[in-house]
Amino acid sequence: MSTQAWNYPEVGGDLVNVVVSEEQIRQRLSEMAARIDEDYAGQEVLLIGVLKGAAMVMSDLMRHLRSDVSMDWMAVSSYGKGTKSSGVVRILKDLDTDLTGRHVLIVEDIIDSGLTLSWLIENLRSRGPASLEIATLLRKPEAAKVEVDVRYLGFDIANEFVVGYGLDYAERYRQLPFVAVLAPHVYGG
Ligand SMILES: O=P(O)(O)OC[C@H]1O[C@H](OP(=O)(O)OP(=O)(O)O)[C@H](O)[C@@H]1O
Ligand SMILES: Nc1nc2[nH]cnc2c(=O)[nH]1
Repeated sequence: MSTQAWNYPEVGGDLVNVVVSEEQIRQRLSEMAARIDEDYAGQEVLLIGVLKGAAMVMSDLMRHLRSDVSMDWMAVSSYGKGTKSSGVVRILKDLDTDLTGRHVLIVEDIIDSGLTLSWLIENLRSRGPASLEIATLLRKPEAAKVEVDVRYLGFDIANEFVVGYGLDYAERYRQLPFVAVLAPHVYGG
């Protein structure tokens, strides 16, 4: 896949190769949105985005949805500046919304070890939602330390550290419109 057209000097330097292109993301999110619309027909859905990584997925997924949706955000972090989950999840920003009796759909950019989401599911379930499901653009099956039940999945990818489309390394690369493998020399891997 050629990346020259993006005019991103990072590709071929800090970035090894594109894993999911902008067009593939657009297409897959529209398919996921169609399934969500079908499943929640006639019901109001609360989308919960997990900051910061899910910002792009949330905004692009949402604009395909025809369901009655509202949105809230939670910020949690387990990676800090590294490329491995610390396993310790911290709430940096909590929800503004009461989940009691709501149909909740968590929107994530990636499930890697699964530690963040399994913790989050437990946390949100205790708040009494009517239903709780997960949509994620990316998942790394080989990296799973805990199994997480995903209702809406974009792509399964290899166990490599990726950046772009919301995903960062030390807060950089989030703005890339595609997902790419980060060269190990950048993080000393
Ligand atoms: O399955 P896991 O191994 O737990 O990894 C997934 C989590 O890691 C990333 O968040 P991160 O902690 O890097 O914060 P960020 O979204 O602010 O970049 C990503 O957005 C997920 O929330
Ligand atoms: N940027 C980035 N963040 C992650 N968080 C969990 N896995 C990843 C990954 O592969 N890349």
